[in-house]
Amino acid sequence: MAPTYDEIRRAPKALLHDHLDGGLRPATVVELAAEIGHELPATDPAELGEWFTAAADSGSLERYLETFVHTVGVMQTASALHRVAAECALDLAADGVVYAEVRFAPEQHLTRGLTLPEVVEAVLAGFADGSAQAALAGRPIRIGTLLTAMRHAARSMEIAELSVRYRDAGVVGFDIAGAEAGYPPTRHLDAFEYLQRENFHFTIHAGEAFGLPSIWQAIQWCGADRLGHGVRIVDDIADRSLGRLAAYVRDKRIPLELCPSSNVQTGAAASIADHPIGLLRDLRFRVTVNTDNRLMSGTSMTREMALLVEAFGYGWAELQWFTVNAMKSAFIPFDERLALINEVIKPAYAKLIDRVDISS
Ligand SMILES: O=c1[nH]cnc2c1ncn2[C@H]1C[C@H](O)[C@@H](CO)O1
Ligand SMILES: [Zn+2]
Repeated sequence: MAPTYDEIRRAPKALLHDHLDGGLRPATVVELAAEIGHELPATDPAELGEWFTAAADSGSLERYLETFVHTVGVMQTASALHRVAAECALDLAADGVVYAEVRFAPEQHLTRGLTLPEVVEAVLAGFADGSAQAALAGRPIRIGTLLTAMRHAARSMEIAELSVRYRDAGVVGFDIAGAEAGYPPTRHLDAFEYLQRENFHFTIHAGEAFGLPSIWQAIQWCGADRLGHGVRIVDDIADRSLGRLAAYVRDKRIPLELCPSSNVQTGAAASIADHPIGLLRDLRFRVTVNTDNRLMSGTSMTREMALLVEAFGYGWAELQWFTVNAMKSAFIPFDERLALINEVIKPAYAKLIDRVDISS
């Protein structure tokens, strides 16, 4: 008996790669845009949602990223950032996510006069509010914030320092994102070296729209703890035989933040069934499943897992493995990760696995 959509929604899930500005509710985009006079391609929420998924279905990361002008554009005040963050916490919790790391780029939210600290504080307060409301509704969720620097820009050191400044207030890591080709991770080496000296954590978007050199730099030059996507590591695997870089990534248990639907939209994979996640799981890489941008992909953690169940025939054991992998790879302290694994995730999946065994 394959896990059903509704069962997957109720099972606890952990999410490491989700963009705050890629997960707004369409109705919220419409309302916030009306408040500030931002022009949208559609003003009916359902139509706007469809516009986002269709426009993001472009086969190129660069064109996919163009759609963010309409989300970032309406996230320029403290109240808008607070609302979007609170709704993000509520939506993830309603989807059964018990732990999430949500990222955004503070430097993109300054056009109406906010300062970088004001941006971060508004988002942290929104996550706190949304999480508190979710807990009251019986859906507890823990959210860690990642601050992203845009790889084409030149503010990574400033954003790295901002991340460290807010490390005890909810910021658990750092990232770089944006167009990959032409903007190698080593452009930001000073920021990564600073973060290492500060004993801080970071992931790097690498191996999504560009291949092995990007992954190699992210790990061997910059010292990334995890790979955002990293899906092109398959370019170093032939007939299940691993090249030096792929072997290093697997041996060191470097987590891959795989985002199946997003990869199909940007052309990194031809379809879900063709997505390298099947091979990478078989070869026991530290694979995690993620949403990337729920609005642009019209997706959720439940939907990503359901798509994998459908395409690869996965059952509860595999879904638990992805979830525990994500929790093991999270940037919060070890004891807190262990508590979520042992007290929340494993007991819930044990019941689901038992039930399937009895009925089959
Ligand atoms: O999948 C992605 N690859 C590279 N950059 C991305 C991806 N998804 C979102 N972004 C960019 C666009 C957002 O404005 C920014 C910060 O969340 O990160
Ligand atoms: Zn991403």
